[in-house]
Amino acid sequence: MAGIKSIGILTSGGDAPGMNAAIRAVTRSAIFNGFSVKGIMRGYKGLVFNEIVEFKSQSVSNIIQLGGTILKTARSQEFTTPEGRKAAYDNMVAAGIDALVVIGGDGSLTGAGIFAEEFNVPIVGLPGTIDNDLGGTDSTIGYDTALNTIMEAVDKLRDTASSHERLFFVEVMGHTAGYLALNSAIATGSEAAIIPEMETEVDQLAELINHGFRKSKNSAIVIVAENPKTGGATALAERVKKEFPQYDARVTILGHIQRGGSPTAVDRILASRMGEAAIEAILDGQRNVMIGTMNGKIVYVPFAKAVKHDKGIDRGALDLVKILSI
Ligand SMILES: Nc1ncnc2c1ncn2[C@@H]1O[C@H](COP(=O)(O)OP(=O)(O)O)[C@@H](O)[C@H]1O
Ligand SMILES: O=P(O)(O)OC[C@H]1O[C@](O)(COP(=O)(O)O)[C@@H](O)[C@@H]1O
Ligand SMILES: [Mg+2]
Repeated sequence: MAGIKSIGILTSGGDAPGMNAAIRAVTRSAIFNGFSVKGIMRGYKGLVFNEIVEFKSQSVSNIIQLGGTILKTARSQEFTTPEGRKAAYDNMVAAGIDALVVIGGDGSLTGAGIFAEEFNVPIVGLPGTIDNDLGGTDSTIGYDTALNTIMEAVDKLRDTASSHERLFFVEVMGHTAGYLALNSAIATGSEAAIIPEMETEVDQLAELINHGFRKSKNSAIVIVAENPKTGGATALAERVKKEFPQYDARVTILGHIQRGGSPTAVDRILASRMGEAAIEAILDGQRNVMIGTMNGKIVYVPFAKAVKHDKGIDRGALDLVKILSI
């Protein structure tokens, strides 16, 4: 796009495997197309506090296979204030940055939308979060790797669950979304997934125990999406102790292990395609859109739609867990 010479890139919010592959793709595609690139450290914090470094092609060598983010990431309270964003804008202008590529989750893209509007800054977003909780894209960068990490962990827990004939509640991340829980339940042959999207509709634990939980089986794994409102897996296990004492229940909270590790091929490819598409979008005059993929094709998603995460939950997938665990 005319007038854009220098592109700033940052990662923000929770780290996700594949962010480095995305940084690499954005940097190399930008340089390939004649832009200069600036790396902004620690997400919006680095814009507010002026931590900006020159990026060359070699700056992103040998990182495609690494989890985390070489740009570091942070959650910046300062950027949520008008004064913080003004400081960010001033630093950006002083560094000669004309457009931004923001790699992050719903919070980061909400911030990007506000910043873009306030200061008329062209921004392209990339969905970087293990939670898959962004609208307009089939998958986010990091989601596949996290699913695989959960799958490996649950496969191990299955040994103990079946040997000791226990009921395991395995808590996975997801913020307020149940994608990780639901799809890891399918991948591990778990007996149920308890997800926030269904919380107001049914008592998922009672349903599981009374109807779904196999009478013929004496061990089970239930994947529970984290849920600060209800207390997640810990609260469910407490309920079992009181209401269904015949079951020997245990809780495993997988925690931040789900965010780390080398990205899968799926995430590396997704990040590479999306990173290149971000530069194509800038060249095409697009602004304030997130790059998504729908049915394998790159799409541009306005920030407002992306952060709504209105993809909904796939009822068919919930049914599948039930059908396959009889
Ligand atoms: N409403 C907002 N206004 C301005 N900045 C925001 C807003 N929401 C989030 N941000 C910025 O984005 C950062 C990352 O958001 P967060 O929700 O923590 O992570 P994620 O992007 O992974 O969802 C926040 O620390 C903040 O700096
Ligand atoms: O690492 P923290 O700050 O405890 O945050 C935990 C949250 O971050 C996540 O791992 C990732 O969420 P984001 O990608 O939106 O930051 C959530 O699943 C979880 O709720
Ligand atoms: Mg988020």
